[in-house]
Parts: sequence; C-alpha cells; structure tokens
Amino acid sequence: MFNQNHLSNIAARREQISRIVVTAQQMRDIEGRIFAAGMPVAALMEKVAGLITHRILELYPRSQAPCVGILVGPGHNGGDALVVARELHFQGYQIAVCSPFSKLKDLTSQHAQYVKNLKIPVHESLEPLAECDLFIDGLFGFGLGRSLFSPVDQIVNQLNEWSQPVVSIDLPSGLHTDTGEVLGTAVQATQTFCLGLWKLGLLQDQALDYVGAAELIDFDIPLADIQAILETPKIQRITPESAIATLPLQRSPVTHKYKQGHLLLICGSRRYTGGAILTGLGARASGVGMLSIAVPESIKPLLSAQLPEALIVGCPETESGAIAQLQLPEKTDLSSFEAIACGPGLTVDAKPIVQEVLDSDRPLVLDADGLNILVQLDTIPSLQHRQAPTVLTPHAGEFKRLFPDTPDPTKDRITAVLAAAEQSSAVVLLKGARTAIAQADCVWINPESTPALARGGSGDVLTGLLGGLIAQATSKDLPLPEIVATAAWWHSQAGILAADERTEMGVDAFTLTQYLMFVVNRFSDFNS
Ligand SMILES: NC(=O)C1=CN([C@@H]2O[C@H](COP(=O)(O)OP(=O)(O)OC[C@H]3O[C@@H](n4cnc5c(N)ncnc54)[C@H](O)[C@@H]3O)[C@@H](O)[C@H]2O)[C@@H](O)CC1
Ligand SMILES: [K+]
Repeated sequence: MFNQNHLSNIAARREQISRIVVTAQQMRDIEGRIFAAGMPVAALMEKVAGLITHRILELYPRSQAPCVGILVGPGHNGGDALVVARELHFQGYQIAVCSPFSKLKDLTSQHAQYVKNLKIPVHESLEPLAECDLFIDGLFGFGLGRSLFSPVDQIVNQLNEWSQPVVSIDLPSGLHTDTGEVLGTAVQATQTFCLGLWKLGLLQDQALDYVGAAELIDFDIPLADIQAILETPKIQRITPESAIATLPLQRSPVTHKYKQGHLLLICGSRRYTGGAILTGLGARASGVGMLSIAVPESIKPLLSAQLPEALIVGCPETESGAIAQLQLPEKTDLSSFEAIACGPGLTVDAKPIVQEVLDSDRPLVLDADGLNILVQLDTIPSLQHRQAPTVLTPHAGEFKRLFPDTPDPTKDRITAVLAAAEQSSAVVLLKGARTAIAQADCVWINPESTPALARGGSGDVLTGLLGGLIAQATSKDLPLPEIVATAAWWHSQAGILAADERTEMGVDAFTLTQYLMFVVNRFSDFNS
C-alpha cells in the first residue's frame, strides 16, 4: 500500500543525513557497525559503485565522454573504482585502467582480476590513458594515511596537468580526510562524490581548490548507527532547512515594534562612514522591530539620509572622529536593547565604548575594530567577565590576534574555532570560504558561498544582519549559535544569488544588502 508517511520519513532522513559531518575515524566506526550488523562488504561496494555509475551516466553521457580512464588505489576506494569501470564498460564506454600498486586489498584484487578477464586494459602507468575524455579517481579515500610518494605523486601531477574532467570517489586522492590538507600532492577534481556522509576535510577552506563540485552519494546508512558513533565534537553542515527554521518569519498578528527586538548598533567614525551605513542596511534586512545606531555626531546626517527608519544616536567624538562616549537618549541605557552589535568602522580610538558594552548584560556581537580593541583589552579575561552571551566574528587574521594560543586556523579551521570557543565561552564565527561557527563542543559549517563576498564591506553587512536576528530571537528563546549559523547562511546565499545575476564582480556590499530579502522568499517553502 502507498504510504505517504514512509515517503516523508525518507525525505526527513535525507535532510538529516545532509547535515552530518564525520571524521575518517568516525566513518570507519560507522562502517564497522554496518558490517557487524551483517551487511556484506562486497554488497555495499556494489551498491555504492552502482550509485556512482548512475550519476556518471547522467553527468557524462557516452556521447560526450566515450573514453574513461580509471585510477585504482590499493584499498576499497580502488575497489569502488573498479566496479564503476566494469559497469561503464557494460554501458558501452571505452575503459582503460591505471593501477600502479602491486598489492591490493582482497576485494579490490578480485575486482581487478575480473576487470582483466573482461579484457579491459589495465596499466601500471598513466601514459596509456592520455587520450581519455574523463577520469575516475579511485586512488585513495578516507584510508589515506600518509603523503603520496613515487610513482603515485607523479601520476596525480600528470593527471592534473592534463586538465580533463576528473570525478573523485569519496574525496580527491591526496587530501587529508579531516583537515583537507594536501598530503604531498592531490587530485584536482571537477566533481567529488562523497560517499555516505560528508567528510570534514571537504568543508575545510584549504581543500576547496581540489574538491570541485561536491555531492553526497547517500547509501542509506541507518541513522541509529550514526548516532551510536557521533558524540563530540558535533560537527554539522548548515542546510536551507536548518537555516530557515531559525528565521523569525512568522509574527503574531497582534504585535508592536518593541516586541520584534530592539538592536543597538555602535559603529562608524569620521574616517569610516560607509561601514556604519552597511551595518545598518544589514540590520534593516533582518526584519528587526527597532534599530538604533550610535555614531559620532558629525556623521549623523549621513546615516539619517540612508536609514530613515532608524534612530540615529549622535555621540561626542574624539579628535580623530571616533565615538568618545556613548550618549544614549534620555531614559535609555544599554539594558533597553535586546542585543548590541559593535565594531565596524569604529577605529581603535573607541576603546572605552567597547569596554562599556563588554560590561553590559546584553547579548553582544563584536566585529572588526570591536575585535581589535578586544585584543587590547585582553580577550579571554574580558569575555569571561561577561554576564550575557558574546558572538565574535573574526576573519583568520583577526582570529590569530584574538586567539594566539589555538591551533593555526589556516591549517585546521575546525579544530581552531572549537578551541577558541572553548577558551572564550563565546560563540566564535570564523569567516572564510566555509565559515565555521563554534560554541562549546559544537560546530556549524556553512557549506556554500561565493568568492564574490571577498569584498570590503560584506562583513559589515553580516554584523548588522546577525545583530538584528539576535535581537528578534531573544524573545523567542532560539539557540544563539543556530541563529549565528542562519545569519552566515543567509548572507552567503544572498551573495550567491547576486553573483548569479550580476557575476562575481558585481556584488558590492550595498548590492548584497538588496539581495538579502530575496533569499528568504526563495527558500521560505523549506519551512512548511
Ligand atoms: N565507508 C563505507 O561504508 C564505504 C567505503 N567504501 C570505500 O572504501 C574507502 C575506504 O577504503 P579503505 O579503508 O580501504 O581506504 P582507501 O581505499 O582510502 O586506501 C587505503 C589503502 O591505501 C594504503 N595507503 C594509505 N596511504 C597510502 C599512501 N600514502 N601511499 C600508498 N598507500 C597508502 C593503505 O595501506 C590501504 O591499503 C572509502 O573511501 C570508499 O571509497 C565503499 O566501498 C563502500 C562503503
Ligand atoms: K579518491
């Protein structure tokens, strides 16, 4: 009987699976449970390779890629590749195999034997595959334990030089499964079919030049086996569903502006006026009920002209044009706001202001010069004194200044951001191509972005957006790191949308603010 419930359970499971990120060891343990439960290793390899073959038939039809070169390593990644070789052979592709290892795991060796018996040519070197239109990289998967050495490193370098399309099975051979580090050399894939669950290394910035378009091949790992293994750190991919679920999309029919959150932005200086405007426009897009923006008195008219709906608070300024002192309207103090976001364009001359907001009992976002001043005030003790949550939004340079004692964020961003969150008790958002957000022992990774966002002012937009979301969320009791994750996702999706329409060169920070609302519109169905 047709069971609608069963189908929606399958869809929900797929979505859950797409959020999970694993290390090599976790994958090995999960795989171990499946095999211990009775799934034959060979059967699983057949299933996975069948799914890969199916995608290759769709993406690279025989008419476009008649001749396919298959690179085979010693382990089960090589076994997968040999099954794909066999199946593509039966579909009429012309196949040539390069298998440079003399010793193969048993199952891989059996597949190699059968492929040879089918008269598919198997070579030790790559040269005979020079005329192939497409390559399948099955050299190493999550079992790679050390740097590539001769002759495999030369094979990989030669393959990269040929610049033909390459499909990597599980991950590009040569990448560390957890850190994404290049171990000697690595395959530059056009497409990576990640098997079963997302491997952490594919979501690390340093891997991105090698991964190409990444796609998950879901082979129905039972959720119970995953849950039995995954403890901490818990690493999650942000999905449209998870992001949209945290947005304050629905308002009560009877409400008023102060019930929709009141955000205080503290930003700008005579030197940096644009940062304040962009932060304000980011906050505007968040839908926040009330927006107050504290700036130096002399730039108040500029802000008022750009953000007529906001309450612009002109403050006394230093000789250099930074805010000298917060001068809030009568009967208002910092506790009047649901959230404070502070930093863009401040200059480091606004040090007393940052001290004041750190001392407040309000949720606080610190960015840009707010972070530079925090370093001067001594990061960890300043944060540990806080009575309310703090969100820090550094890029890698600011991160290193804030947290000199964590692992290098350019080598392993996830370990670094986890260490920073643990040391500071703050929510730390480490900006990058794959922005990572950590609190305690949990990390959220934004899996999609665009280099179009590598542009002055786009971080200011994020600060405003984030502040506005936090201000709205406090009344709704939503978990803070998930709101931060949503802001990061929303911001990057707006960049993607804008770049699609205007090219990557066309996404200046002001334009970005204009695309934010379209993202919610486009994805709001995910919430129903
Ligand atoms: N996890 C799963 O449930 C599944 C895994 N499968 C495949 O199995 C793969 C993992 O298989 P394996 O554990 O056999 O690992 P790999 O196939 O990644 O390779 C490990 C083998 O390479 C050798 N090796 C490691 N580093 C080397 C180096 N630098 N130079 C030379 N040799 C080196 C190891 O001694 C070992 O024999 C996955 O990536 C995936 O492709 C699939 O077959 C089906 C399902
Ligand atoms: K591979």
